[in-house]
Amino acid sequence: MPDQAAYRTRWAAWRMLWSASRTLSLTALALLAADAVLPSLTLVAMGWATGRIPAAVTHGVDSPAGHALLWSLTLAACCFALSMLRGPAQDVVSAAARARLTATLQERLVRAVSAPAGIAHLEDPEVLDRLASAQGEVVGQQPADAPITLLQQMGSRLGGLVACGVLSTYRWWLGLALLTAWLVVRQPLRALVRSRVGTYRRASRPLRRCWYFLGLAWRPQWAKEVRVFGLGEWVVSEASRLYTEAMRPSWRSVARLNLRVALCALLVLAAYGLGAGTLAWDASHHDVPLRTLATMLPMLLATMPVGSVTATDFSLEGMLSALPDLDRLEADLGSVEGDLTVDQVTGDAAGLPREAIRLEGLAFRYPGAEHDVLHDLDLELPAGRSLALVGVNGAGKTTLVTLLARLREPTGGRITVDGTDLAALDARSWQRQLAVVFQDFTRYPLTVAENVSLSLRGDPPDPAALARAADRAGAAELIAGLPHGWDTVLSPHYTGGTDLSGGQWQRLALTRALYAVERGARVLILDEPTAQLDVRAEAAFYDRFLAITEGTTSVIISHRFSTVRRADRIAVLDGGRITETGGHDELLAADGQYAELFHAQAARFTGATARTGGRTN
Ligand SMILES: Nc1ncnc2c1ncn2[C@@H]1O[C@H](COP(=O)(O)OP(=O)(O)OP(=O)(O)O)[C@@H](O)[C@H]1O
Repeated sequence: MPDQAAYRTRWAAWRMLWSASRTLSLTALALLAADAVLPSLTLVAMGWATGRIPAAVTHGVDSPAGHALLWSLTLAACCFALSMLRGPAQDVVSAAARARLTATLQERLVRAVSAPAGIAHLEDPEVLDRLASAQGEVVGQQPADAPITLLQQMGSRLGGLVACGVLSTYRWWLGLALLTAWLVVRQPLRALVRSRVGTYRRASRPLRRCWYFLGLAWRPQWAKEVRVFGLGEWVVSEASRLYTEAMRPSWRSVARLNLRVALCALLVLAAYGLGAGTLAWDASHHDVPLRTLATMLPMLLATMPVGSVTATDFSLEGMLSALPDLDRLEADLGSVEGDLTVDQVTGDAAGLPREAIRLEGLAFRYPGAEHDVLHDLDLELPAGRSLALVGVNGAGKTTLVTLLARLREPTGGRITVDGTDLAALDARSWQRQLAVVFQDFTRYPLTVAENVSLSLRGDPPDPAALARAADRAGAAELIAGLPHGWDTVLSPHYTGGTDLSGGQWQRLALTRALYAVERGARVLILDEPTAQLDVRAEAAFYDRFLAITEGTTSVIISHRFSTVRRADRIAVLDGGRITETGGHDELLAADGQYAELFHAQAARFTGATARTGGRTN
């Protein structure tokens, strides 16, 4: 069975190359044929040439013997030259195949992981293991190289087989004996190769953690703390501990297998001893032509690729091991057909909501968690109005955003949009109606204009809409002050690039969301939009709140009461459900949790003002 699976994977690798390029496939087959024939042909020509030397020396180069020697040498030289050319040709074919197949495989991978509209699968360790393997990270081999390496390996196996055939023209049983010896030891040798790759595959989780630890040392976002807290030694020892833990089973099984492989080596050695001994015996007891000796002796060595195991076998097995994982990802997750971007105006959620989004008895529990984060949660978000959501850390506010954005599915209750169950709408079409600033929004290493307009990739950026969005988000001045304005690259990792401060990035993330609103998004969700803003910028946000949320159904999450108090309605999330709703004054008058949190924050600022003698920044 494992062999059948292995053959299927090999066949799939070949089909992958064939569908990527017929020309490349045929060229690779021609190289395979050259690998199969050239080594033996070269040896035969060399043998002939060697055999003709004595006669040519005796009768001169102009004699028929001399001419025969020259012809043999010419043939040998041609074969040799072709063998020399084969290397560069192989390099060209390998590079071209790698370029094409890497693109194909990466696209398949992106289409598979993008198939679910949510993100839950990206937090599933099983999926992450497969993802690492499908990218070739687990064994450190590029799956895109699999087809060409496979053909190369087949070529060299065939070359060994042809050499066995040539040996059999001398003694019919000699080539057969060597081939049989290799067939006998094939099983344990293949087991050795598979065991090694299988161990890597099984160890993918500790290996992933090991790479994470190593990354701590050089990824800028983590390296800061590693240096400041002096974690270098700890990073190295954790990485090395995890690697040893991951690989120890492989070392044990390889040690066991090596014993069997050593026994196999004895059998192979005996077969080659028999071959060499036969030639030596014949040479000393019979009249064996020099030509035959000169051909058959090196031919013995040329038979070895028919069954020997080299580093290429380990590499190939590693490359091939990625392909079933990619197939499995596609089978489990699906694959996005056609354009990955859903049109904002043609999906079934286009233009929604017109009346209201309602959360009815909503519940959610993270996979493997013991308690619900949200349960029995009821809330109405009227279309075109703003709602602020407040609650202590861990209350479930961000989780609620992911449910609204269909990045996760509720485990109980439902969300309706204008009365339609959100689950019945096309998730991607719904997502295109949203403009979200996540707490951990993305900082793209692109220009300012691309950072803002990429939310609607595919459409050419609209300069007027960009300017309006920047204005509403309070980022116009910031952008104008950058070295190349909208064309400034926001990454110090690229020549001429620069970086922004946390608060400046936050204004840009808000501009991105407002640009999406300019281009038709109907729901604006801001998760902690002012967390990194200074007092003045936060006050400006407060002043612009109505302009920012105008005409959209908005949800604003914030711990800063100056940010939330302007919302049409405020909801308090506590213990997994909404416990209070109302306007700012109404909730203060109700003297519940909102009032308590508000007064606690106000007291802090009042105290600070008192301590600084009334000075404010
Ligand atoms: N991916 C996850 N897997 C498992 N549990 C999670 C995950 N994300 C969050 N949680 C848990 O869910 C709970 C709610 O988290 P959430 O981030 O929604 O809170 P929050 O109200 O947004 O908090 P904060 O104000 O600190 O941002 C927390 O107890 C957290 O530990």
